[in-house]
Amino acid sequence: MTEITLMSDPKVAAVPVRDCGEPLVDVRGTGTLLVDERYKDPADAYAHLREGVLQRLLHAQELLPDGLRLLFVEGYRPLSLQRQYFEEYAAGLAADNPSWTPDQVHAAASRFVAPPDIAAHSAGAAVDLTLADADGKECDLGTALDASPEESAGACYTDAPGISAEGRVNRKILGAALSAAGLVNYPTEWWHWSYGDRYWALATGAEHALYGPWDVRR
Ligand SMILES: C[C@@H](N)C(=O)N[C@H](C)C(=O)O
Ligand SMILES: [Zn+2]
Repeated sequence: MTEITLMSDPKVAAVPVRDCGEPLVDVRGTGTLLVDERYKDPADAYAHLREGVLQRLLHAQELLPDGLRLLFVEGYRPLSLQRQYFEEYAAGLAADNPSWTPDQVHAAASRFVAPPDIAAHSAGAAVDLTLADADGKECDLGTALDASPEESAGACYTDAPGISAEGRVNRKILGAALSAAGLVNYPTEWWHWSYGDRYWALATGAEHALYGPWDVRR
């Protein structure tokens, strides 16, 4: 198994960002993506992505076998919410593991929530998504989307052993389409994919990220 680079790795934060200024767009405007409302917020921030990320998602959907569609769950996440998620999860880990140093807590937290300074969701560059069948029913991907490493006993890791055969096949199908469309997976979360952010740049060898933190009031 290849070693996983966590988002807390200083190599990620060291990637320069040259934001191309592309706007956030509402993914519901295309009419072709299934959009789940479990993370709906008053401003509908969750349904937004940078234009180039959305175009790649639509391309990935075309690459899926007949009868399968992407089920979009969460895109843009304001920085304040990212910070809240990170701090809450890190506080829980620290409480459950009193012998850990702050650095250990930070690294462990980054398996499941990105440190706010490098967060791809807050750049409109990341998407949490899964597969649905022709009736729009969510497919088995081996764990619930957003099951933490603790809740899933590690089965949320994309290459985790011991998940259902159907979940394994569906993870492969999802991964093949999204990778072919140019997105990169975070290997600790089968549902998290990004394009143009720092993690993507490090994984693909790009000289810089295309998208940095984005303020919706721009
Ligand atoms: C919290 C989870 N849904 C998620 O999005 N995790 C990634 C790593 C993130 O926060 O960017
Ligand atoms: Zn995500």
